[in-house]
Amino acid sequence: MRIVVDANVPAAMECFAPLGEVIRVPGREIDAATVREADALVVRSITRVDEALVAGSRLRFVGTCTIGTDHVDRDALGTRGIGFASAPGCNAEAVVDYVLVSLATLAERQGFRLAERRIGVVGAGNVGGRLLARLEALGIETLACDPPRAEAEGAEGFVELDALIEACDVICLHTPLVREGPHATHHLLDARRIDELVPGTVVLNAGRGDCLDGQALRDRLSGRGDISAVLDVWEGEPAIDAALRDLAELATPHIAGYSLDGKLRGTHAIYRALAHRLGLPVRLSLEDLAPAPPLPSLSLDGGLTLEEALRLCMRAVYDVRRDHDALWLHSRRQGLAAGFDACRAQYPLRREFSTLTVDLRPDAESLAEPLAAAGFRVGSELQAPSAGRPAVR
Ligand SMILES: NC(=O)C1=CN([C@@H]2O[C@H](COP(=O)(O)OP(=O)(O)OC[C@H]3O[C@@H](n4cnc5c(N)ncnc54)[C@H](O)[C@@H]3O)[C@@H](O)[C@H]2O)C=CC1
Ligand SMILES: O=C(O)C(=O)[C@H](O)COP(=O)(O)O
Repeated sequence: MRIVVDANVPAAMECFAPLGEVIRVPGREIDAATVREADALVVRSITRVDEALVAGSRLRFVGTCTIGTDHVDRDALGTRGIGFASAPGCNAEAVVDYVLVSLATLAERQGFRLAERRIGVVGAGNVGGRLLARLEALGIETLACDPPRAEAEGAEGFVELDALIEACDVICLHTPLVREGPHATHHLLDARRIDELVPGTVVLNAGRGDCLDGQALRDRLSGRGDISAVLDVWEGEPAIDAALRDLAELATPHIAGYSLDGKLRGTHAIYRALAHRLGLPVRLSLEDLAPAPPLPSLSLDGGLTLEEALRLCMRAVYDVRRDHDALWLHSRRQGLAAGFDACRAQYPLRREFSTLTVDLRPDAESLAEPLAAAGFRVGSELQAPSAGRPAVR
């Protein structure tokens, strides 16, 4: 059993070596010659898996350790009887962390309170649904647009896209890329909708670059300049539009889902699927793969405002400004496309908010609910005094 695995898949040897011979190849270099002698292929989103790739091979299984599947031609696999698996929801928590810290950063820079903004979420699936839950738990007003869900479950709780755009201060795109059909998402935010955005609107795209008309957004930002953009995904990755990157308040290289936790969930889901396909036992658990977090806990007293406490805890785990700066730095050193890919290939360790326990001193207990709502574990020093530091009563 020969298994070709994208070099950017963490824990690949631990998971796949017990199942066969593992050959690691950078995702953009996986081609027909690479997979010709392979029985299984494990990719991430940058490898286009289509008829041209699989035609001359003996592949029996393709797995993508990602949520998105728009890079895989499933019909081509089905026709050849090649099994397929993806990893739904694997890095959804990481994307939500990314959105929260990005919006908190923008609020600080632009001097507004997030709690006073209405946030519209387009695509209320694993990512959007979790985002809505965390925002609502934080007391932030939200609207959701998801026509496929509205059709299946009833319209209550959902609004049309144009109504959302008109009513919201922040618009977060979390749709898959779907090119055809009644709910196609290619250029869902098209030139007309971008032109109609209310001045002051923040547009955040962490779905797929093609869900938004990048040229129209660039024109609006460079022309009227009265809206803001937070962009993690781009048309034409990795050769992105440098002018749009420069106009975005936060520009990151498709890393919203890049927590170690999310990547490991993706690897583990495909390991399970392949083992199942081969009739082999699943001996490794997800817990076996994840190391202890480098910052397991921190302690807060009551001296901070809620916004300050949230920002501090978020940035202690993940500071999105690091990734914005890294894109600049790598692009300047290596050029646009190579720099974009280098940021992703050399991505530093990032954990999810849920790996941090925030211990609250008695005078900070009012922070417990909002910190838990944002996704942190909350401990109380009153309930569980730490050794050598007695709780104050
Ligand atoms: N930036 C990043 O690093 C990441 C990006 N993604 C992208 O985010 C997408 C969404 O992820 P999940 O929420 O996990 O997927 P999901 O499949 O759980 O949810 C997608 C939701 O979008 C809805 N939807 C489909 N067409 C729509 C339309 N025309 N208008 C509004 N809603 C529509 C679906 O009904 C569904 O509820 C992925 O397909 C992927 O492309 C996912 C993970 C990381
Ligand atoms: O899961 C998805 O869908 C994503 O967008 C991935 O997080 C993107 O990561 P790569 O597959 O491009 O490494």
